Amino acid sequence: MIFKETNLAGAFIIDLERREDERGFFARTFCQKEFAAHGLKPAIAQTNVAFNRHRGTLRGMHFQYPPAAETKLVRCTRGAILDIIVDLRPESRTYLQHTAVELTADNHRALFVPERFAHGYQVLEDCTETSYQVGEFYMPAAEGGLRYDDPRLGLSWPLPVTEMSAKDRVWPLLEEAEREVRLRMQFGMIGTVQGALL
Ligand SMILES: Cc1cn([C@H]2C[C@H](O)[C@@H](COP(=O)(O)OP(=O)(O)O[C@H]3O[C@@H](C)C(=O)[C@@H](O)[C@H]3O)O2)c(=O)[nH]c1=O
Repeated sequence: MIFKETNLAGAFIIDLERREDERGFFARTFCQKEFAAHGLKPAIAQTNVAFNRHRGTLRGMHFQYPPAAETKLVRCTRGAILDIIVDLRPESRTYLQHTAVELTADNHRALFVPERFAHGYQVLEDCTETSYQVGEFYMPAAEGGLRYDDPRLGLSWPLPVTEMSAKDRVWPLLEEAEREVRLRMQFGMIGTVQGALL
């Protein structure tokens, strides 16, 4: 795998190192040792798939608060998406900055999202499927979100939004939620342990 750190510390674009032959190619998509060597937490609690019927569909911006904060390793296995992540680590010098990466079935690119980031994506082609490994179990009580069109985040999406969940329409604006987000995203108070609320 080829690891390239983005402008946000700890967030990596991961490209395949293809071994080509007459049949096509072979490539590793995950390796505990390689991830750990790049300082990335290699835990996998769940692997999820999401299918999106329509171009323009938007999912996000989602996160789980510590101690259930998740890492995510996101890829697009059919079609194409624009994936955006926002740094919500209050101590980070890139707090509230974002990065956008196009993930497609053809480019086989993956994005590693560290804990305490908001994550979302817009679907660029009909019938697009995403697949992602998550480092922590799904805990609805720890779930949080921000609006995809929050002016403080300044995210640009390439297409008009066609479909979005009812939940995603009503996430608070950062203006209302920042105090809680900053407080609950603080580093070091409580560790993350898979499945256990400490
Ligand atoms: C995320 C998730 C959802 N669910 C359930 C809740 C609900 O009934 C249904 C659909 O959930 P959602 O509407 O939250 O699905 P979705 O909007 O696709 O949520 C996902 O969005 C992207 C952007 C992410 O970053 C993911 O971590 C996740 O939050 O599936 C689970 O059972 N396990 C899970 O891990």
